Parts: sequence; C-alpha cells; structure tokens
Amino acid sequence: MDILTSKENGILTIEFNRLEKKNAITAAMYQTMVDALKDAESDSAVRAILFTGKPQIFSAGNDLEDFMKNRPTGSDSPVFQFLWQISHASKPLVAAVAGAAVGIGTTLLMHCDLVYAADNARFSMPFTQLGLCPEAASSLILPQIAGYQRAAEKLLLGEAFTAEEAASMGLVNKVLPAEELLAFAQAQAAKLVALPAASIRVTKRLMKGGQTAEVEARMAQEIEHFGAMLAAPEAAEAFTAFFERRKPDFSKFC
Ligand SMILES: C/C=C/C(=O)SCCNC(=O)CCNC(=O)[C@H](O)C(C)(C)COP(=O)(O)OP(=O)(O)OC[C@H]1O[C@@H](n2cnc3c(N)ncnc32)[C@H](O)[C@@H]1OP(=O)(O)O
Repeated sequence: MDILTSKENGILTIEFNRLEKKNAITAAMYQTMVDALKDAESDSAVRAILFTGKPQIFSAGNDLEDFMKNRPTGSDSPVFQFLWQISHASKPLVAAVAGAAVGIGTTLLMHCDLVYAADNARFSMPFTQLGLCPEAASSLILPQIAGYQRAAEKLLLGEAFTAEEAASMGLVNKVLPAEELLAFAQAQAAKLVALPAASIRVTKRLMKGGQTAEVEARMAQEIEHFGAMLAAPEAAEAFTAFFERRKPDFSKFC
C-alpha cells in the first residue's frame, strides 16, 4: 500500500508509504487519499487529520512518470480532486514533514492548519524547473503568507529551502528535532480532537471561508495552465532529463 490510512483516537492519519520512489504520488495514491478524506468528512468519529511521510522523506511530489503516462486533464482528475478535498476540508489538517517535500509535497501544506517540520525538512516548488506553473492555489496563498518577493523567489527559481526558512516565511508553525516530530504533531492533533468539534469547525470556516471562492478560482486558472504546460515540450524535456539524471536544456524553447 503506497498510502497508509488509519483511524485512531479521533485522528485519521494519512501516511505516504512509497519510500523506494521517495513517496512520489501517483494518480492511484491521490484517489486513495480522496476516498479517505471524503470518508473522514462524513465520519463524526474523525476530528482531525494528520498527514505524514517517512523520517527520510515527506514526498517527492507528483510521480513524474505517472504525469507523462496519465496526464491529468481537468478538475475531475485525482490530483485536482485531492486538492479540492484538502482546500475544502471542514476538519483540521495537521502535517508532520521530515526530509524533502517537493512540489505538491510543499503546496499541500498551504491547506493544512498546523504544519510541523523536522530540522531535516527541505521544501521546494520546482514548477518552473519542470516547465510547469504553480498549483494548489500556491500562486495566491504563498504571496499572502510569505510576501511577494519571498514567494517569487521560491516559485520562480524553485530552489529548495530549509525548515527554518519555511518557519520564518509562515509556512511552518514549528521546527523540531527529527526524533520528536511525529509525537509532537500527534499530540497537537490530539488537542484538536479533545476540543469541541463544532468550535473547531466554525473557527476554521471563519478563518478560511472568506477566501474559498478566490482559492477555487485560482486553482481553476492554475489547472488550465498546468494541463497545457504538461503537454508542452519543455515539460517533456524536464521529465526526460530527470530520469536520464542530466540537466534539462531549455535553450531551444522561447
Ligand atoms: C501537481 C503536482 C506537481 C508536482 O508535485 S511537481 C514536482 C514533481 N517532483 C519532482 O520534480 C521531484 C523529483 N525528485 C527529486 O528531485 C529527487 O528524487 C529527490 C530530491 C526528491 C530525492 O533525491 P534522491 O535522494 O537523490 O533520490 P533519487 O535517486 O532522485 O530518487 C530515488 C528513486 O525515486 C524516483 N523518484 C523520485 N522522485 C520521483 C518523482 N517525482 N516521480 C517519479 N519517480 C521519482 C527516482 O526516479 C528513483 O527511482 P529509481 O531508484 O528507480 O532510479
């Protein structure tokens, strides 16, 4: 199972479990998460949701081979369904991030309510390096939380940054020693579980509700560009270069 899910003490845990491919996410894995998130919405026993990976890696982002074989074509595709679910979740989302969090591995965090990172965490959104553009409404949310210049640096250059920098940007609540990360995130989720569910729900909705339409509209715009760019030769060059373990050559594209 490339995604492990478990429900315990009011917490649904969703764990990336594909270590041999650095927890790269396939369409099937998104679908598993969509199903689990939908189930959690209607299960009153679930009062918080925790995303986690492995101590070595959170997620290498979308599986690039899967992107080439099963290009997501519209808002019905599992990846965009997943983004819809996390951006509309009524229950609190907590993330525990250790190791690399690439692409959607970073942008999904912008829809989490509490984000904790191990000191070995490394974040990156290398969309331009892949000939793509941002997703998950990160082109809207990152400038809001980090300020335009810092967001531009991360989204235009796509370079990796540390957990400390992520915390200083407002993307991460707290940085912890790696060995303390999961227990701390679980304890924070347990606090949410113990609080009145209606208060948590209404508080989250009040904080997020005003922006839902804008987030939806931006995601739709991003999806349109992203789909077209996935089919373009720049992305083909970038993906092929990744698997050939060489630098991509974008000089022939204008
Ligand atoms: C809508 C969403 C969009 C997005 O999320 S766009 C972002 C897409 N993701 C990426 O571009 C990240 C690509 N991966 C990497 O940059 C690196 O990996 C890491 C920095 C995450 C880790 O580097 P290292 O520790 O050196 O591992 P390794 O040798 O590169 O990878 C081990 C195995 O994992 C496969 N793999 C890693 N990431 C992906 C991926 N994203 N899609 C498909 N396969 C991936 C490799 O190919 C290889 O496999 P083999 O052992 O068979 O050679």
